[in-house]
Formats: sequence, C-alpha cells, structure tokens
Amino acid sequence: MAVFTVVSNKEARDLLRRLQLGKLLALTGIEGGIENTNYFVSCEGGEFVLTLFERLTAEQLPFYLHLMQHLARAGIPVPDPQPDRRGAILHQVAGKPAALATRLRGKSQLAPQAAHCAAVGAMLARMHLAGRDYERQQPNLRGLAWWNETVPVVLPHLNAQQATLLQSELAYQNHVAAGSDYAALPRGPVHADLFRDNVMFDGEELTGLFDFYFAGVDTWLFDLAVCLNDWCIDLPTGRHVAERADALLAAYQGVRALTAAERALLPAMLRAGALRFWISRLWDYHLPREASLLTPHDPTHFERVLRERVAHPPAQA
Ligand SMILES: Nc1ncnc2c1ncn2[C@@H]1O[C@H](COP(=O)(O)OP(=O)(O)O)[C@@H](O)[C@H]1O
Ligand SMILES: N[C@@H](CCOP(=O)(O)O)C(=O)O
Repeated sequence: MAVFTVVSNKEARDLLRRLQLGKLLALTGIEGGIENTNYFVSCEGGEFVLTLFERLTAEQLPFYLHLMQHLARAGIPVPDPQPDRRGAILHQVAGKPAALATRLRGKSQLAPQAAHCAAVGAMLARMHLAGRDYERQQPNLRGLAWWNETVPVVLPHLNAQQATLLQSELAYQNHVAAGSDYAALPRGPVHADLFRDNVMFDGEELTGLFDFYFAGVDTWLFDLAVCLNDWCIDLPTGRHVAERADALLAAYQGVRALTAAERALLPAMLRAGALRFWISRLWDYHLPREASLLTPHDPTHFERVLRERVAHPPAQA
C-alpha cells in the first residue's frame, strides 16, 4: 500500500468542512499506486478520493487538476476535483498539496479482451479531442528531456547488454524527435500513463479514466502507443496481441483518424512508450523513495517489451 503520508480523521474533517461536503463517514488508505498517497473518503456529500501529492509541486499541479475538471465538464468520465468556496481545487492536507476528486464506479480490467481495448481506444480519442481547447500548457515531465537526464543515473545499475540497448534506443528516439514527421504529429494534453490499472470498467462498459498525474502536452501518438503497449500485449512475454491492438486502433480511428505522419511513426512511438517506462521503472527500482509499504514495478518487463518492439515492428496502422 502506498500511504507515504498518514492523514488523520481530524485533517479529513477539516478538509470536508472547507469544501462543504458534510460529515466524514469513513477514511480508508488505498492499496496500490506508486506516486501519491490516496485515501477513499466517504462523507455526507458523496464518495471521493483524497490524493496527497508526494512528488509533484504546487506549481505543477494546477495543470493536472484543471485538466481533469475540463475533461469532466466535457463529458469524459474522469475524477472531478472538488472546489472550496472560492473555487480553488488545490488544497493543503497534512502539510502536502492535495485534491479531493469524485470516486469513479467500476473496477480495473486487468485481463482485457478486444472489446475492452476498443472501449479504451474510443475513449482515448474522445479525450484527445476534448483536450483541444484546454488552455494551460505543461510538457510531459516524463518526456524526452527526462529520459536524457535519467538514463545516465540508471546506467550504472545495468549489465553491458542492457546498457547498450538503453543507450542505443535513447539515441534513436532523439533522432526521431528531431525529424520532420515528428514535428508534424498532432499534439495536445495527453494522459501518458493509461495502463490497465488506470481505467475503470463495469463489464464491457468503460466507466472512468484516472491518475492524470503524468499527463502533459505531448503527441497524441505517444499516448496511443503507451496504451497499445499495455492493453494489447501478452504480459509474460511482452508480445504484441494483434486482435486487441487492431480493436483499439480501429476504435480510436473511429473517433479520430490517424494522420500520415502518425501512421509512419507508430512503430517508433511504440518503442518510445516502452523506453519511457523502462527508464522510470529502473529509476524507481534502483533509486527508491521511502514509503510505508511500496512494491516497485518490475523494470525487466519493459526491457522485454522494448526488445519485442525493436525486433517486430507492427504492420502500419
Ligand atoms: N477517482 C478514483 N475513483 C476510484 N478509485 C480510485 C480513484 N483514484 C484512485 N483510485 C484507486 O486508488 C488506486 C491508486 O490510485 P493511483 O492514482 O493509481 O495512485 P498513484 O498516483 O499513487 O499511482 C487505484 O488503483 C484505484 O483503485
Ligand atoms: N504505469 C506505470 C507506473 C505508474 O504507476 P501508477 O500506479 O500511477 O499507474 C508503470 O507501470 O510503470
């Protein structure tokens, strides 16, 4: 369970008073998650999730919280941050920046079928389109600049083969990002971490997207690649599963057709998506933070996915 900061009942009651949400009924620490402290809050005003931000700063947070509010208002099923009397949605709890957002119904679908992948593809495209008139700007803080900074930090922890792969892939991604096809990719606010554990389903109905705290302005194609790399692979081997990938891509394109530059760069972005999470998992694994109970994700998974993506680029979308 990732409760980095303990929240007392009194602190939760104080927040609910400021937000005029009535009496606290229950406050329960949430297991899972690796970035923030999360609690379910049940109160007279409804069911919410309290998040205390452990790494993100009060300067970075308005981008995420206002994006969630913007998407919720546009009809995308995302947690809606609750305002205080003055309309502020970023609060302070236990000395940390915090938000209280609506609790989504449903549960994660960790063994998705083609129908789930199609629902994710269609919702991802709807989310991209709904973000077009979002005015705040913040880059993907786990984008290329962060990869370039972090690779030298994790390299000493790798064997020679892994180090070669990591360095050569980073060089390849720097090269891709400098090209004209890349410059032509449509961009906007992206989720950038829409894994199986960040989507809620009720049967085959997608009931919500959450965990926007890696979001940023980046290419829509990168977001799509991150989804394909999680929803449409066989987890033990990292291999592409064509039936699920075809369903996700077709549903995405049913809402927004990919441009020629996007079709050309999809194989490169699938590699970029694998590289991004290989680096962050290496970083979390070898340079861990203190948490009361924390299970780091396995970095070798994304090393396998990357090797698969390099060896077997998919046929073009
Ligand atoms: N708005 C929400 N509605 C319902 N459950 C949520 C919501 N936000 C978080 N959760 C639950 O909390 C867990 C951890 O949240 P997550 O955002 O993944 O944490 P972290 O930011 O630390 O990675 C999720 O797996 C989910 O079960
Ligand atoms: N999805 C990332 C890690 C981010 O964790 P989350 O619990 O916030 O989604 C990974 O799998 O490495």
